[in-house]
Amino acid sequence: MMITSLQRLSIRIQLFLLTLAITLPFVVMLGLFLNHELKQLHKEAYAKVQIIANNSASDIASRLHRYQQTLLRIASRPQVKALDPQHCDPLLKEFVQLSPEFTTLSLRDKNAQPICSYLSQPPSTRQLEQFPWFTEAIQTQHFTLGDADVGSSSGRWVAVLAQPVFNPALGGLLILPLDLLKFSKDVFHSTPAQTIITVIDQRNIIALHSGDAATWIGQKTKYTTSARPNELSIIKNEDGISRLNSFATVPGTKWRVFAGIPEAEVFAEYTQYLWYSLTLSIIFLILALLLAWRISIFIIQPISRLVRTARQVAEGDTHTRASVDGPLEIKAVAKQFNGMLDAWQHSEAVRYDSALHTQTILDNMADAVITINQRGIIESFNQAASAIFGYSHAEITGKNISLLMPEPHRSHHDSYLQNYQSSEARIIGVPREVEGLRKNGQLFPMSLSVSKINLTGRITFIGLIRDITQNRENEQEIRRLAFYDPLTGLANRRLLADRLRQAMITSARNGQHGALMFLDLDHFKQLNDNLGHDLGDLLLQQVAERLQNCVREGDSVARLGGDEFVVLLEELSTNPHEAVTQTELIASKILEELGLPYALNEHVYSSTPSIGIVLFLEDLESMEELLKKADVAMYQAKSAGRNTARFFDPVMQAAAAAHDESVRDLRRGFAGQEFVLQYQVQVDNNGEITGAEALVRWNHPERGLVAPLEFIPLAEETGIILPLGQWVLETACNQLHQWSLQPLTANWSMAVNVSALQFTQANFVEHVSYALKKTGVNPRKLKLELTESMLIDDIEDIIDKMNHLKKQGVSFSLDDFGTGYSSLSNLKQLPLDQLKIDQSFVQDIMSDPSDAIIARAIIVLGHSLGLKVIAEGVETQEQRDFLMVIGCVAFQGNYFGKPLFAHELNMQTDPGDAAASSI
Ligand SMILES: Nc1nc2c(ncn2[C@@H]2O[C@@H]3COP(=O)(O)O[C@H]4[C@@H](O)[C@H](n5cnc6c(=O)[nH]c(N)nc65)O[C@@H]4COP(=O)(O)O[C@H]3[C@H]2O)c(=O)[nH]1
Repeated sequence: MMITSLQRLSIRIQLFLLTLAITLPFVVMLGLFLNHELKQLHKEAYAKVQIIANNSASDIASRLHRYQQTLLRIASRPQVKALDPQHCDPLLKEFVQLSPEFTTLSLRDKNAQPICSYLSQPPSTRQLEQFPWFTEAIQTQHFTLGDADVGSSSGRWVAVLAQPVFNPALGGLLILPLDLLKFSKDVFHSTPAQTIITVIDQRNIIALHSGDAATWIGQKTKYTTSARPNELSIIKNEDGISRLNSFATVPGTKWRVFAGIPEAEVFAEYTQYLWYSLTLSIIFLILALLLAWRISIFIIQPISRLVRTARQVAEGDTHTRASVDGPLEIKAVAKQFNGMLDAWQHSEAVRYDSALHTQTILDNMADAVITINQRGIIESFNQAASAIFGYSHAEITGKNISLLMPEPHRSHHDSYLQNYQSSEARIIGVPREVEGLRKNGQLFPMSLSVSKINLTGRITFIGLIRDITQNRENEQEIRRLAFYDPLTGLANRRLLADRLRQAMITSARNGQHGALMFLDLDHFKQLNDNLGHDLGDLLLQQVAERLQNCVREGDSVARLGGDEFVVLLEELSTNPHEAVTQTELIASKILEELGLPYALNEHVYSSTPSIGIVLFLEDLESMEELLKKADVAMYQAKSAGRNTARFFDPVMQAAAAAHDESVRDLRRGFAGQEFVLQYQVQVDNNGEITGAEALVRWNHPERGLVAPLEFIPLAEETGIILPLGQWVLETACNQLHQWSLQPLTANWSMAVNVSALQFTQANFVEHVSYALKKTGVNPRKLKLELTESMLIDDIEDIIDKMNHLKKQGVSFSLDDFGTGYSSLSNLKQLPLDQLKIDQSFVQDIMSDPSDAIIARAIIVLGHSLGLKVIAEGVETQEQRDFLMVIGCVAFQGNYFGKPLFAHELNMQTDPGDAAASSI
């Protein structure tokens, strides 16, 4: 309790109290010691004054006794005893003269009548018998001392000494008035000045006085009334000075002697000591308090500075620091305080950075971040929120969040907030899609995620809002792209699959047939190539429109890509024949509609479709199977001359399956590096080998060496010809390089077949250059064989590519010449080097005159165009000879050598060097 109270006091007061607590016991001890000393002093003083009183009393008594003895002697004188006035003793006079302290000496009878008086003064006329001393002396017949009184004859203060005269008959008294003034001087002549001895009679009248006796004798004293012998007291004497008094009774009398020594004198040393002590104590106390005060300053000043610094910090001056001074502990506190400030400032800086970081993130976020309090009042609103809702931070802060909500949410918002607070588990942190209201009144979809935080007991809701308008639009666009063909707006494959699935379910439920029509446009590729893709697209859009006009509302039209369309007919008859009829009707309508001319910008274009149809009932097949069947049927329609419709035929289906299997096998074979090259020599008219033609074979694991005509068309159809052709080119060049290193084959050239697809590749020239560079062969030794069929395409592009390669030294041969339809004008434009007479003309050249004529014509044509001519497929000497006769000087055929692998060919040409040069 006391400690608690102390704790409330300031350090200064506590220090003062501590100082007092330390000094007070010393002061108390000093006081006790002084008190003890005082008592001792008192005792000693009282003893001393008592001695003075006793001595004075004894002295007076002895003097009185002497006077009594004298009076006795006088009384015993016969003249006195006789009490005869006539014969008065002369001794009386003598005695009085010798003793100036007596005013007179008289003798009186028992009736107080004067008998003798040898007076220096006339005898008193007063009635002495009225004085007690008289009566007492008469009655007791003893020496009696009277009280102080003014002598009637002397007028001076006297005390009567009465000595009975031993005359039994007459009685009588010898009366001797003692001059008290003189007696006082005698008795007290050696009394110290400041010591007062007062002798009082039984009436408390001062009889003797050691001081100013003339003044005091006869005065009544106040202090004597209750005084008893040996009783000590401090009395203020008549002179006003306090004295220590004691008294003693004068033996044999009723007089009392009061002795007094000045208190000041007695206690002078003590008082001085007391004053010293007090002064020292006070000085000590003051010094101690000053020290405490100084210490308190030492302590309080740095604390005050510390408090001041803390206040400055609290007011925002975070850079101020406490001065590190004062006592060690406070220094340590100041140091710690500064350290704490540094740490706090650092953490503030970190927090500021973090807040800035967060704010920057918030400001740069694409999402709106809005914080509200428990009442729904907006407390913060980031830039994205302003951008989304259209309100500035200043105009929305402090407003209710319901402002950003459309009705009815706005009215219900308070209950929403309740929900956030009560059933938060369901709502907090779960993103929801709701509608927002912009400042301009526009509604928009938004994703809202609310979190709740408890900031020092204050609940804040943070809303993370994303404007998902674009998302919605994107979703719609994605849905459109996902399910619709962007060019025609028709359903795409995905949506078709969905609708077909539905149609199959319906068919399974009601037993009605459905039909899937697969159609493509005849010669669409040509339109695209000749008139451009834009017109091609225009055609597709018009076809889509016409197709939609041909079907009922419940039917679907889809585009799978390119010029491939699918029509899905639903709810046909349950009877298969009727269903076929119904389908045929619609197919006819489609053929008719699509066969009408199209206006493609300024072009009028005619197109026809080929339609493959498959009927379905229930959901027994997948869409892919149905589509495949319809596809097969469509090829049937194409095979049947196009512009017609065909229902699915299972035989064709099998062919299609085989085709698919071949494609798979081809892909696998290429991936498995199953292709190899054989080389067939080309000779001149002397039979000298001038080079060879590279011929690809498929070294099939099951089928053995497969001839190119069995897989090249498939490779072209599937595009595998592109990597395969490049492989052939590089492998052949590599072999050419090998030959260039051998003297016998060093001049050989290499003919490589190039398919149309390869040649139309945009970067065909680069591919050839790459193969040349990679193998390092002389380009002049490379001869690329083109087929006539490829010359119908973009002739400009072909010429351009040929020229590029020719510049490098590469030569060109036109393969199978005579079987195609190459126009002469085309032929003249092409930078060809050689024409190759197709082996079909060579084969029957000896038996069929027309072949011979054609062969001759080709040779003449070639020569007229400045081209070399080579005949292929030469099997016999006759054929070679005939060809030579008609002007052919280059040959290729089994007659000169069948196609061989490189090592076989090397063995033939130079058996000794075969091993070294084989690849
Ligand atoms: N009956 C008979 N035939 C002979 C005679 N001399 C040569 N042949 C055959 O005639 C074809 C000549 O090749 P091609 O006209 O370019 O005709 C080639 C060529 O158009 C194509 N081809 C071959 N290799 C490739 C290639 O690497 N790329 C491309 N794109 N096509 C190639 O495949 C076609 C067929 O090639 P092959 O089956 O190897 O058939 C070769 C060859 O074996 C003979 O005396 N009698």
